[in-house]
Amino acid sequence: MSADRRDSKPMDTGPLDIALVSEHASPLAALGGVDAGGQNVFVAALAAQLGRRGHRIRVYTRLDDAALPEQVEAAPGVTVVHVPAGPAEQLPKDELAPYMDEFARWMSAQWRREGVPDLVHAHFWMSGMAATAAAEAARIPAVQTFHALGSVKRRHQGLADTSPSGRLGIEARLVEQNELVLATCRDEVDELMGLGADPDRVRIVPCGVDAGAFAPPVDAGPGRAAGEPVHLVALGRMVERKGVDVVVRALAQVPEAHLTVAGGPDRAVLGEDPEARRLLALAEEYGVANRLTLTGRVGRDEAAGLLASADIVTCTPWYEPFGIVPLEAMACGRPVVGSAVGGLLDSIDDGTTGLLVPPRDVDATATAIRRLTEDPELAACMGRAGRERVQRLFSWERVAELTEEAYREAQSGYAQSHPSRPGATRRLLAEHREDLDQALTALEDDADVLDRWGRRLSELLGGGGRVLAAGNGGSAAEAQHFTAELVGRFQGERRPLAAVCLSAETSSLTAIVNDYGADEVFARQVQAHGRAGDVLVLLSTSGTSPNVLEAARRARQIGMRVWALTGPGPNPLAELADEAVCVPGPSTSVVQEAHLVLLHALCAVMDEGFNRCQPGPDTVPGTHRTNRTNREDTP
Ligand SMILES: O=C(CO)[C@@H](O)[C@H](O)[C@H](O)[C@H](O)COP(=O)(O)O
Ligand SMILES: [Zn+2]
Repeated sequence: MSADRRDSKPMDTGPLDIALVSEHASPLAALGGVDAGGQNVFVAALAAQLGRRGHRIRVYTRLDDAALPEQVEAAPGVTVVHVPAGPAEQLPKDELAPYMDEFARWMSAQWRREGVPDLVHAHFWMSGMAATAAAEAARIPAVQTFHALGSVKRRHQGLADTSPSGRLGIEARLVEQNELVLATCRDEVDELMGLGADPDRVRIVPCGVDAGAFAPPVDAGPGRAAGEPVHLVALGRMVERKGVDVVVRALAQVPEAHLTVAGGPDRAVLGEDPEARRLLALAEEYGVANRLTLTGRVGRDEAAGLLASADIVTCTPWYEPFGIVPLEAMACGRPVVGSAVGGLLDSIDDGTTGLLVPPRDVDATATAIRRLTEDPELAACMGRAGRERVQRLFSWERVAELTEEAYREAQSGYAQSHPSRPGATRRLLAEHREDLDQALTALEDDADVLDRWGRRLSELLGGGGRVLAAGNGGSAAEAQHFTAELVGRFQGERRPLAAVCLSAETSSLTAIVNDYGADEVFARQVQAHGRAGDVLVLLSTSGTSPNVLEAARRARQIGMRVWALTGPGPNPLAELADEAVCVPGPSTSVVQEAHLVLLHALCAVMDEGFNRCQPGPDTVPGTHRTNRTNREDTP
């Protein structure tokens, strides 16, 4: 969306153009049902809901497979954009931070081509690095959801934390740079305060759950028969911090309970998993091994079925940024015994939808489980209250609604704190500097080609040969600029050289267009002026203009050498030419400007070679005026 449209649009109504950035977690993984983490699911569900609300959503995620198309329509109003930043292969997310500058640059260029969004919303700290950089250049507000904070991870995992060392500092900076930070729960708000967040710029938007996929069993039956074991279910990744060992130990105090632990590696390799082995050994030690089942990885449907079949769902992590399992359990109408940490403090209504216990407290956990097993009525009542709570507070519809409110607030907050938006020129200059810099940097590999061209030109022109140049529009002007440097002079004094710009020959051009057609304008002149061994320099940003292509063919027929300067390759002109330099610029103007830089470089190399071969003052009589004075140079 253009800056002008943004200015004229009321802040509080109308569809928004939103960029969601999720560098490692593609929503396509969640939609495709492939094994996906919480962030994939969150971004997919949020994008889909925002799209349904009429907004235009582009989700930017790293290209981690070269076979993926640049853009995929993922849902109505939702496009997933694959950003080439770093190798096009799956990498551990702890290795992605160095590619975030590249990510930001690519995204900025894409915005310029396809519309600058109204706002960018980053998910996870590394996405925030790219989003804030691109937002600053585009002068749009940025919003951040961390999903997990490095400070919390460091506190609980200590040396086992593999996050890059700069993470904590970057998160603190993001807290300051973003217009709003969206925390998923109150506990995260406290944590953000510790990072220096301004409470006025933090909003709570929780995670959601699909209460259609996670639902109570249709045939709930009469309930547990007397003497039947109480079925406890724990679901989650197989890591120590999930605290499943607490429930295993508690089993010893609840003899009628059986615990099923789902999640972790595939069942076939579960026996090699250190955490699985630890839990089994512990169960032996506590004499509860016959009441413990580990299933290994389960799909989403299987997980939903398992939760729905539980009498009680336990979720007892040491810490948990948000925790989706309690929501899924409540959606299935199950009471939850959970640790009083992180997001569980918000999702579980203690005493109403489940029971909160201190983390890593075996006795308290056993007592809570027993309270529910001994009072099935209470457990059922909590299950019903849990489903009602989830539908009221944690649906994806509500998450999208809260997010949209936050976007509107971020927009007006940003407008207030940036009252005097600098004019379009300043923004364009900043963007342009980046684009041109990138295009020229990419051309470093072509430096040898230019050197070779320069040396050949000095030989050719020194030996009485001739250069012809042509192009259309802006490229015509550059061709003319180039021949002027040769016929006149570039930097130092030397004799005039034979160079003709075919696009500057007005009478010939008009006559040829009139009599032979547009495609002939350069070709016929090539035939007239070109000799075998001469050079034809053709400029075209698209590399497809028919008159330029025809000139290249004609020149080759008469034994001329054809050099092309084009925009991004491959293109037909680059194919036809003897040699070509293709500028990978994002726009015509950047390509044209880079061409001029290249032509000046060519003149510089040419002059250098020319002066070496033909030292001393020129023998052709003539005078020239310096730029500043009328002093006459004697030849
Ligand atoms: O300068 C510009 C745009 O920046 C235009 O005049 C542009 O050169 C014209 O559209 C040309 O006709 C484009 O032709 P080409 O570069 O694709 O061969
Ligand atoms: Zn131009």
